[in-house]
Amino acid sequence: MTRLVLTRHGQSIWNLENRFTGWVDVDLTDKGEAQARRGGALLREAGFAPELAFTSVLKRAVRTLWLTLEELDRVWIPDQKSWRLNERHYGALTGRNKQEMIDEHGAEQVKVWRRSYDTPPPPMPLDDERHPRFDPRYADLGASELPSTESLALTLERVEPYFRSTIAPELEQGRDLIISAHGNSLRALVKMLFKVGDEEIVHVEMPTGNPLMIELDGLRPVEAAYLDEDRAQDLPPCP
Ligand SMILES: O=C(O)[C@@H](CO)OP(=O)(O)O
Repeated sequence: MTRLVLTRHGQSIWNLENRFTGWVDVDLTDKGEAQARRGGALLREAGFAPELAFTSVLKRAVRTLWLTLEELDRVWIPDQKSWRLNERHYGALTGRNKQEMIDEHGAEQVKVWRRSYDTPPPPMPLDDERHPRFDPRYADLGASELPSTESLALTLERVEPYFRSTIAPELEQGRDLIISAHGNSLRALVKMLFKVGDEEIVHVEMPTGNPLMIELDGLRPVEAAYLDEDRAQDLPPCP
């Protein structure tokens, strides 16, 4: 049985401020760092010894990975960063306060933007200085790959090829590994691995800094649990 751990980054400054974050590179809060360390300690207690690690190019996920691996005394394992594991791009909602958006547009509309499978938020204008086309870390991406907004469906479209080409072959060879990423890039992976329907994925939430340990038979989940039981969320059934 191979073990795959999915960890959403610890609490970020904009999680605390209740702002849509997406591709903005905000850091962890002190609480977020503590959550990441605790996640690492729980993984150590569970005897988890990953051979490889994967993360996004956003510091809240990268630093969560570092803090986790420090607790595991495995900072030496190979790691790989990819923009394909980034949070979904939140378009024109980026930086806006979630409660203020509810007050302006209504709870139903905001829920559709946040959790519907295939309705993206309105796009970020191309001349917005926060647009990824101005960010050197995305300089190698083609114009068609640079998002101005993303639904969960579009997020899955760029997460899945990376998972299949780069991560899945390692799992299929029996290597335990950890992916430190984001609420919605991990929801996309959960949707794919657990074969969750487009309607059902609306109800899947990922808690910050709480490792989700998945036992795999090949690529099929046979058991899954959050290690911090007090902050666990409901999981879809194993397929
Ligand atoms: O703002 C974001 O980027 C994400 C994760 O914090 O928010 P949500 O949970 O609303 O999709």
